[in-house]
Amino acid sequence: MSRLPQVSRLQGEIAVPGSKSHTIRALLIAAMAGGDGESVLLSPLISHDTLSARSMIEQFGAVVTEERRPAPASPNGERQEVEPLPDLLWKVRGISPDKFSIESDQVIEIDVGNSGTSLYLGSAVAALFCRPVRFDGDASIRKRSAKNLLCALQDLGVDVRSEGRDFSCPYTVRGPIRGGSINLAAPTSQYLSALLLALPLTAKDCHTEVSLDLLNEHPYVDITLEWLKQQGIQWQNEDYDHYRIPGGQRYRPFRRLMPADFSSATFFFCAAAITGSTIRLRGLDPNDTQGDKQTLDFLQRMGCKYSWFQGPQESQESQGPGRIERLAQDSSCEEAEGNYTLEFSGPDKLQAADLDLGRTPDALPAMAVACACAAGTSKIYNVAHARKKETDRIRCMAEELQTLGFSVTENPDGLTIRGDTAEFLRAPRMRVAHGHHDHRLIMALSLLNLLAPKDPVILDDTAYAAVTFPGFFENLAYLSGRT
Ligand SMILES: O=C(O)C1=C[C@@H](OP(=O)(O)O)[C@@H](O)[C@H](O)C1
Ligand SMILES: C=C(OP(=O)(O)O)C(=O)O
Repeated sequence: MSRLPQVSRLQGEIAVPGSKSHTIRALLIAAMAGGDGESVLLSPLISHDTLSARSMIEQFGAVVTEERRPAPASPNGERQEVEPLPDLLWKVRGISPDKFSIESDQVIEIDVGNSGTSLYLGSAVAALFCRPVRFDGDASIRKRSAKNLLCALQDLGVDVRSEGRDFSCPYTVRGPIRGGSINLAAPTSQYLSALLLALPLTAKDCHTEVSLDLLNEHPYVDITLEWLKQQGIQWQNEDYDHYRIPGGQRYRPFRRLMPADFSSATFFFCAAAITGSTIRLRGLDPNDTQGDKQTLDFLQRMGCKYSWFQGPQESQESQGPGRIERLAQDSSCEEAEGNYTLEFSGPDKLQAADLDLGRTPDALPAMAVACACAAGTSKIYNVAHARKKETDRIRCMAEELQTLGFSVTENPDGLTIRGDTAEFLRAPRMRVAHGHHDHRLIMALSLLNLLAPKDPVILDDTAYAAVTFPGFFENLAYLSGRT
């Protein structure tokens, strides 16, 4: 257990790490783009989840090397050193195409750790191999069923053996995946993203029709479709619920900057919102497909303000620790289009709101904390799928906030939260909260320490923040003026 940073006002500028969703898709596409040069991922997210995805594609046969990106040029033309965390790039030499068709009984073993995205997206890619690929992960992954995805793969000719309960890990898939016509119930959009990524590589004469029964999180599908478009992959869709994907296509090596992660940035938006502070965040791209940029609109409805600037807004000295210097600061380079800074301000008094989180399930923990600190009663709704993540995030957030003195009701599809910090602030007892080994719960609950400088929440499992955001606590401490 560790004590977390505590303050009441934030200020300064930090860089937000790369997007998890983009980095994992980039790794898989780069792996499938074998035989034709190498791909370059600039500023990938380097966290437990993306390292799991990286080691998965290495097990598949891709070769990944890491390099430090050159520091941006200073105004007088000298290269500047970037400390303490250098910005990195990953070079990926993909799997040579003939490797997919080698028949073998030798099992490829994959450990996805805590990463659902690696598991689901990777399972469909694994089904392109004519040899068994066995997936396993940590205790949380073992509780997350892959049933509808695995049944869809079976319908497309893949041999599936599950050792877990209800098609959860460990399980083994053995391709090759063929074309066909399937109905997919997609309680998670990741099942659809998985098929969309793998099906273009089925044999030339294959053609797959996918009809959807259920889909909540369109933005994640948009991220996948945008990658396919950039790759020149052909598909047809009618709205979000029917897709036709011809086989016999190929991915090509690419070079691309990974935009920063709006889901990670949401913790800092909420931190500024509950403390009435103004902060600046670099690396986010307002034109990116990530759905979690909608959290800006949620918080605007609650009284926050934000504006976008192009280019860095602060001098080198006042930038945060754990920063990731993006080459975009060098306006001569090709990645300069990602060069935005967001200024975000919380109001004196945050107001309650009713929020439909259907498209942004990952934002639930942070938004629940913001609602708990807002005047009035808020409702977070249409997000029952948040129960099927690393934890049942609706139940866990309700329980933890209640224990800390907030008035929260758990609903089947969300939470009703009476925004009142009085009990929390009055509590004379030592505040203890549990992170349930869930990175987003941990980062969200830690924000409450910004309100209780003298009596901080003691939170366990804080190391889990590194699942998607290594350096989270250092950045929070920096903005709090504690480093
Ligand atoms: O495709 C993706 O990159 C993701 C999809 C979402 O999952 P669901 O579709 O299950 O909501 C999200 O929770 C996850 O963190 C990342
Ligand atoms: C649900 C999440 O991730 P995943 O599904 O990749 O485990 C998350 O990052 O909040």
